[in-house]
Amino acid sequence: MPEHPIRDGAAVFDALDTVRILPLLVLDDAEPASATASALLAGGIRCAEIALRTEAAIPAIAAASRVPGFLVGAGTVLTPDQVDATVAAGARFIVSPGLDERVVVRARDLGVAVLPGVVTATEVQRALTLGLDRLKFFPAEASGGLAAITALAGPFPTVRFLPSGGVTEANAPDYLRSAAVFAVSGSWMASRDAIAARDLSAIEGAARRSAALARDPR
Ligand SMILES: O=C(O)C(=O)C[C@H](O)[C@H](O)COP(=O)(O)O
Repeated sequence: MPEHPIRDGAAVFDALDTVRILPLLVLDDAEPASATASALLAGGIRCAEIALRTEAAIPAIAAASRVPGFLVGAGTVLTPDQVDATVAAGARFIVSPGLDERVVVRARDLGVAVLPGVVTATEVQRALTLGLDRLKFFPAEASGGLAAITALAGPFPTVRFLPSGGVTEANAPDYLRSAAVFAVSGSWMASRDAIAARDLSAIEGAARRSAALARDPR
């Protein structure tokens, strides 16, 4: 387990620019973490964010980070200490529901990519001031969805968004057709229940369908 981070801050963006899907995983138990990562990989998705919403998150990040070819990040990261703990466990990028400058600075200090959540023009401006132009748009559906992203893209043409929150297999293509969206994120490919039930064939199938629609979001 690396005590210090791999300095590859762009790796997640390389992966997301290709696959355009970021699964969000919530695990109640770390045991299915590597099998879940392998199922996503088999379905064509090579990265995921494990949310720090359960006790199992850190050991799950450690387990998923050992799956060859899989890029694991930490989600729901709210504090600099959580950046330290998740990066030490193997997280190679950091995702937050909102924008906290301390989290951004710590992730940057450790050389890992950071994707803070924004909704408003004010938050986008704060992110730009911090030198960030790839931002999560959360909670996407509850905050105006694609119409809100399109409106923000007017004054902020250099910013690209990762909508998350209410994104599904049904509405993902709409988001993915937007030039202002670099990828979409959500839990629909590997739900908490599917992971807990070790329903690996369902996870692999949903990953395969989602990867296909991201390649050709008509
Ligand atoms: O807590 C975080 O850091 C998050 O990243 C929030 C998640 O992106 C959304 O909660 C996913 O929403 P659903 O796909 O609707 O389940």
